[in-house]
Amino acid sequence: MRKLSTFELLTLKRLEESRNIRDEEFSWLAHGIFEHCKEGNPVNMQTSLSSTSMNVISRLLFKKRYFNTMHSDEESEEFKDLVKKIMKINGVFNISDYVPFLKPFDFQGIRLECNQILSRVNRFFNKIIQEHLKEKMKENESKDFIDVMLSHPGVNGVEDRLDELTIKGVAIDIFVAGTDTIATTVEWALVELIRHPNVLKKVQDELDDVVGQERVVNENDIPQLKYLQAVLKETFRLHPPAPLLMPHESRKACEIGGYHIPAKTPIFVNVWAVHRHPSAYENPFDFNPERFVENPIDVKGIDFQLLPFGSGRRMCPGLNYGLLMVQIELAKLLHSFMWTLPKGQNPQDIDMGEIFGVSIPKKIPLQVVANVRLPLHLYASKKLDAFI
Ligand code: HEM
Repeated sequence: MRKLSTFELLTLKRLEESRNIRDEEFSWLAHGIFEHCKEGNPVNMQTSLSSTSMNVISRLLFKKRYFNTMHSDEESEEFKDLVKKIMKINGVFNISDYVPFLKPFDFQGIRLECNQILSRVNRFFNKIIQEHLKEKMKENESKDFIDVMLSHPGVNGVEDRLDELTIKGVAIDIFVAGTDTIATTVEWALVELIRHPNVLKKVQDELDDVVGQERVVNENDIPQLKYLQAVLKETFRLHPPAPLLMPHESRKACEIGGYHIPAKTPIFVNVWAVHRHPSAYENPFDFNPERFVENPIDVKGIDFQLLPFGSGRRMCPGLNYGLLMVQIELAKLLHSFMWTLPKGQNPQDIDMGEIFGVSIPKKIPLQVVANVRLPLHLYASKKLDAFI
């Protein structure tokens, strides 16, 4: 499964091919916020960002978008609920993992809930796979990830094609791993920027220098947006979307810091704590992107003091997707809008509480008012004829 994600699906070629999806969805996000905030109403950024991430990933996977950026229908709510439930159950502390003789009893009802979720996931993906098998792809139409997996010859050729269980597993893995991570990071970045107006101004000044105000920002601008990149590194440091990474296991016995770790021990790497450790960072609790300016520390798994994507063999295979998505989405939001809190609220009063699980989203969703900072025609929505 891992090889399939890394070498067939989340490749640089497919990243480039899917640029129009990101372009359209992020334009829709800006358009939706523009429409919503016209009258001065605050927008719930958690809902908007999460819907947008889900649309991007579901279009990559099976060319469908379920979420209208500002509104949702019943089917999309069901799907979103499924993803949320999977995220939640992934993060639950399961006592039977540590006291194996309790396994048969399912005291916490985790197995029961997993089975219920699984049958809903099965129902959903059976339909998608059947639709893909029925519909012949049009010439010149780009392949989605389900197409790629269905046409994959398997390890030993035609007789060994990928089975449906593997396809469903990879699809749900990518969905879960690629949606909340993006939405959570961008929401936390916005929160920190609203709490630090001097940083917000600096990053918007950079956008105006690089992009100007006569066009919208695009992916080619990203390499020049050095301060924006520093802001995101600082956001990843304080709010890593996967604070304990995924569960790992020691392959053989080893010794770390004087502790003996037997083979096959479950390992959780607490990057949240590493990122806030005073031996790694000065004033580690302060949000200070300047620490990453002219600093070679990167998020690519080489610098152990900053590991939001993990490191080594099991590190995030969607790193290039993830990084580009948070960069362009945040750039678009900051370039397009001035951000203020609803009347009567003070940036320093924003609740910084987190929900702790596989990811750590903000406990109370960010509500903000967005005011335009570009010419009005730049907020027009890109056409999504295929989906309307
Ligand atoms: C801000 C964005 C993201 C962050 C911070 C992030 C972080 C991570 C982390 C920490 C892991 C576990 C690594 C480990 O345990 O060592 C992981 C796994 C994974 N990520 Fe990401 N990720 C992001 C976006 C994405 C995206 C956009 C995709 C796909 C489009 C993706 C696909 C995956 C997959 C499939 C795995 C599981 C790999 C496995 O089963 O071994 N991620 N990610």
